[in-house]
Amino acid sequence: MLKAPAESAGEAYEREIAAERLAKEIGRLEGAEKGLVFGRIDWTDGTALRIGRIGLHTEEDDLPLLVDWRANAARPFYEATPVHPMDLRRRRHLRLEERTVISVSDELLDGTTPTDEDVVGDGPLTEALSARRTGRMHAAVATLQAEQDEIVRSAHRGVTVVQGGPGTGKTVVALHRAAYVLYAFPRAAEEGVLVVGPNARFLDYISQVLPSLGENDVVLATCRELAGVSTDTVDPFDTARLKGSSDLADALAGLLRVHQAPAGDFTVRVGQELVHLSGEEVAAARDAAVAAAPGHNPARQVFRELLVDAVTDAMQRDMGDLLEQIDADAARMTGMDLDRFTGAAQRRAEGAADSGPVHELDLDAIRADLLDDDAGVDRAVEVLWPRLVPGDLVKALLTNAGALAERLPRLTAQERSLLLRGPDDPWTDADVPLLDEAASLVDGPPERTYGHVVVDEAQELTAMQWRMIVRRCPARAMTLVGDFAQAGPVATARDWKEALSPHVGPRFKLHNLTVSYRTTQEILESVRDLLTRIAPDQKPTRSLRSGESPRTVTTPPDGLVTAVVQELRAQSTAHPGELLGVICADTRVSELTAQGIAHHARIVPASEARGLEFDGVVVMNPEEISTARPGGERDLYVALTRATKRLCTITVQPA
Ligand SMILES: Nc1ncnc2c1ncn2[C@@H]1O[C@H](COP(=O)(O)OP(=O)(O)OP(=O)(O)O)[C@@H](O)[C@H]1O
Repeated sequence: MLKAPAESAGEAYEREIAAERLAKEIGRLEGAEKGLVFGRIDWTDGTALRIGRIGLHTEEDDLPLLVDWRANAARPFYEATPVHPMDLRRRRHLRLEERTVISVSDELLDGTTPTDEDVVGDGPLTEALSARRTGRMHAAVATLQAEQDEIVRSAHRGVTVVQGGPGTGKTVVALHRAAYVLYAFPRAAEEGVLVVGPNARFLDYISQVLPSLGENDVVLATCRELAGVSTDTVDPFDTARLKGSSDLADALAGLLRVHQAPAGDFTVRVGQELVHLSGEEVAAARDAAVAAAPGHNPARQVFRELLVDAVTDAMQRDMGDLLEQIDADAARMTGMDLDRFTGAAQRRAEGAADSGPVHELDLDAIRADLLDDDAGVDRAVEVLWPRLVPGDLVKALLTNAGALAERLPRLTAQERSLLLRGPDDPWTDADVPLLDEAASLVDGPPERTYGHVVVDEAQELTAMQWRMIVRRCPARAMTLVGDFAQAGPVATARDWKEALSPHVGPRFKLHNLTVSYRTTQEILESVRDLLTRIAPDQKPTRSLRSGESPRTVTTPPDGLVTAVVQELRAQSTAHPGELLGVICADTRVSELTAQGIAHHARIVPASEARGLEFDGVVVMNPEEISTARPGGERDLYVALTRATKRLCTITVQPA
């Protein structure tokens, strides 16, 4: 297409657009090729439908060859049960490698006995769950379970919240929901779908799921990436938590108002004249400018115009006063009422070059001049409404003990001292939402917004991070998944209500997932006491799988690293090809890396283990993980629930 000659610039442009569209379509088809057809449903009347990652039609007569899993026609594949067969006789799962069918498994739903054509065997879910982990999440589109499918396909367009214990498929639901939104809600699809995750490691883990569902246009980002701020520095937890509070948003907004014509009267020099504006006049201009344009800098021009209006009004008023004064003085000196002799119209004509009323006409010209370019007005705007830089606003708050005390009166002096930073200190992770907040105050709402936003591990977000995410979703159409029992030390909310009520009040739909598809029953039982301690109200999850009991190895303190290395070696020999992870306190990462075990196992700091999974997991020194940072028991809970098959904990013998 690009080789074809273009007659004109317009034609060349159209050609580019068409080529881009085709390239996108190729990408979609290639992405969906893996496991293209995974299901088939046969109705009792003998007709059948094939279900795949995308829909395909015959070229000539546009007959459906393959139905997109998100289409309404595909619903029975996910919803039919032997109790409610929805007129289906059979549900078939197919597994493909490239274009070769490697396994077929049927479920008969209408109670008939299998024929030679039916292949009734191990369930495809069991097969999917016992497959080896690869370090990347796969789509679960072929085996989406009814409780998951109901959320994925929900017609609800507002805020959908999904909670559930570890491994209940929250991430699966979130990503398939993103794909469903793109398919079923064209408006949201047009405005774009954003998936927010806690860190780069997690985004990498889930990065293949949507492309494999034929969706390449979803934006995956961390908060840091959304704000476009790069930083490697993190604050201590106490500081980060404080910076996560929405009080900081109020503080920044309060600080901004100092730069927006703060209360009081003001004198503007116009040429040789001093024009005095009252406090009310300045405030009226300020309020109107704030209302007219979101963002301090965009409102600056509006304020300038309103200020010029106020100045010309004041000049008119002053001139009127002056003329009256002259009349009064003249009357006093001559003992005559001048108005009676000359009339107002005549008096105006005396001072005017044109025939119009003198002060009004001149004032129009003056107004135009002032608006155009005037040093006095410029100076006034510079004082009353200076142009700002978002980072400077944050610095003005955090580098100034006085500003902190004034703007954050609810904090203790000690808390405020945790927030205080030097002017040249690098920005930290917890500063990112503050910078984003400041950017929205100073420059207005973000340019890039989305029609639907999906947030995974949403329990991790601070109030300030919620603000930056909600800001990017004007329609408030969101899918939020998380588990507060897994919340890290910086998270500021304890439940969904607390997290969401500032943004949507009570208007969110809460769903619970109850079945764990990752963690075995044995592992879940081993963490039950821990769960009761960290989240007493949470109902325990039920698991579909059972397996080996978790093991504990105890070592003397100086044998810890050796024990970890030995365990990893033993596991990788006993279970070649399985994905192993070792989860340790963050401070242990470099020590473990130095052991050269990276080819046996992925080394994961406990703070970054959320959402990940492995076939086998070795948890190094649980006591250390649970005391490394505040809420460390929740980190430990996360670490202990990452394995699909086996879990070994290496603990240190008490002295
Ligand atoms: N319907 C399903 N079919 C096949 N596999 C599934 C299904 N649902 C979940 N899984 C698998 O179970 C594992 C856990 O799912 P997922 O990561 O979505 O759980 P989660 O609730 O997000 O867990 P966590 O709270 O630990 O982040 C994954 O390997 C996922 O592929």
